[in-house]
Amino acid sequence: MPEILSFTARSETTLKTGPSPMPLSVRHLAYKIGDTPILKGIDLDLTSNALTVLMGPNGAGKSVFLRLLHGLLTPTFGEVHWNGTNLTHDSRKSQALVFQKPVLLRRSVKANLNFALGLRPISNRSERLELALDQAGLSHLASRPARVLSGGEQQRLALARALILDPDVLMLDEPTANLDPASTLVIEQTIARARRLGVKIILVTHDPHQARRLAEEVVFLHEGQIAEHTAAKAFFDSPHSAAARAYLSGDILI
Ligand SMILES: Nc1ncnc2c1ncn2[C@@H]1O[C@H](COP(=O)(O)OP(=O)(O)OP(=O)(O)O)[C@@H](O)[C@H]1O
Repeated sequence: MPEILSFTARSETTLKTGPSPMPLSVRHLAYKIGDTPILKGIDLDLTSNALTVLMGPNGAGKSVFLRLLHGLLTPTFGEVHWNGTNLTHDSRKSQALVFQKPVLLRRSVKANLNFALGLRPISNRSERLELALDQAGLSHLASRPARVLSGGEQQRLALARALILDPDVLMLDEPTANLDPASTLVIEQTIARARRLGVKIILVTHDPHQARRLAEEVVFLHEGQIAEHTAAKAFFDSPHSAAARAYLSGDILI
């Protein structure tokens, strides 16, 4: 991490300053499954200093896109560059991806966090662990098996685990889709805190209220292509693409 040493050590006043680097550059990105084109030549530049919300109708290709950005899928064509270079094993370590359905180890809450901490040689493990439990509101459940947690608790754990190693980039795929308002609030507060501390966030959501609360810019994906990439306020006040207007007004797009 350049300016920010650790998530636990970060303070709310320790913000990234100075010029805004270009963390993500996507060129001509295409992805096919069999003969079916899913993504059809995407060009996109994202800077590090805005929380990006990725929206679009069901089947638009948002999840596939996130997986390509994180290197879980290999493009059929085109390139993904983070900070000017191809995604490598090392650069993936500075990213975290949180799924709609939390993927957790069949171990205790604490062990899930400890597992992540064990992936890197770091000194202040117990401090980080305690702070992560506290920030996720899970201290009282530290010894409980992760599999018996409620959906909201599981997602809070998944997010805490994603953040415990101070990623530069956090991508989230509909992280609050099945959560009640209280858990959604905790997740949103955690995302907003990470954003304030300088983590680049790319969030997929269908919830326009959530998008309005969190987004600084919106990328709107439609039929495997970017139909719009604009500041959040402009997107919600006056989307320029017919597809985004239809999506926001609740018309079904196929
Ligand atoms: N493994 C797969 N095999 C076949 N088709 C797939 C596979 N994964 C994704 N697809 C197809 O790719 C398209 C894009 O899927 P993706 O999950 O990225 O959409 P999405 O925009 O995230 O949708 P949603 O909002 O419903 O989550 C869909 O038509 C989906 O059926």
